[in-house]
Amino acid sequence: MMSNIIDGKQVSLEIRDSLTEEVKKLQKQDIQPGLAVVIVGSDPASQTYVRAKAKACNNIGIYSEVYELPEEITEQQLLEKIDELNSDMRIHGILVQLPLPKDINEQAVIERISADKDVDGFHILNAGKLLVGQDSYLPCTPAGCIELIKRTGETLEGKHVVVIGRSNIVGKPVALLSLYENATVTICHSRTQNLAEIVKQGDIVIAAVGRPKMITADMVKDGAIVIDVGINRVDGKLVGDVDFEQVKDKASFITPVPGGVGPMTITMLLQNTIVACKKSV
Ligand SMILES: Nc1nc2c(c(=O)[nH]1)N[C@@H](CN(C=O)c1ccc(C(=O)N[C@@H](CCC(=O)O)C(=O)O)cc1)CN2
Repeated sequence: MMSNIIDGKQVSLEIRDSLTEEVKKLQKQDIQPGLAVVIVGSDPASQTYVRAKAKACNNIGIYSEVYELPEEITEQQLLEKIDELNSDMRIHGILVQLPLPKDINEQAVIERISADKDVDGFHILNAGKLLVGQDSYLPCTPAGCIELIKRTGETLEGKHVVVIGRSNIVGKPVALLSLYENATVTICHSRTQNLAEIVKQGDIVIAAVGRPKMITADMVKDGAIVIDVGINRVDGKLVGDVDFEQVKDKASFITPVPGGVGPMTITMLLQNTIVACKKSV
């Protein structure tokens, strides 16, 4: 089967065009959405993502502030910065770029962000709302995966979605979002037995494990939709969790890395920031 390659950059551009229009409408009412991005330390990949977020905001008219804090900052100092942003009226969305240095308690930092400004959707209140099916900020990467699947024209309803990975920021929420689309969901992880057999049952396979090229062609059913969330650097090159070259000939649709899910993560962040702004007025 020849697969269609899902162009995450193109889909992102289309969504960002409509978000630009929404921002223009808000600006006509003298309202401007604002996002604060906090980064601790100098991890080059994190710096790239933060710069991309600020640029994306700027391109569609969202006001943004980036706080680059030193690696040695204490957890208390970071919490104080978040308190400041929580009470800043210009700021509707706050995100702390992950991962944080080992000595800082990531969960404590996330919980300090006001749930109303938690545009990453990582706060326990938003995660809990998602679990019980209440309206909440959806985590950006999982929301991006679902959007990309829907834009293939295929429905998730009744399909068997196999998620590989059980992280709080991708695996678990993308499984829940698939469930809300009436899919039948299986979550696989490092202790799963007969992984290949289970993945092969997936009409839709979402790989979010962080292991380069782990999903090979023999593991994928003919005609499956394959969504690759992996961003692994191998010999200076970005590689997904899926062996793209092999699997592309079996899948009906497949996301590449780069240019698949990644750009959607930032687009969904922009969308959440606009929602946060609208909720605040
Ligand atoms: N606070 C958060 N931290 C992290 C998140 C997050 O959603 N919130 N996700 C990832 C990193 N991330 C956004 O922060 C992110 C990763 C990748 C991309 C992306 O566009 N990737 C490109 C390739 C870019 C490159 O060359 O490195 C692609 O896949 O095409 C955007 C955002 C962890 N931390």
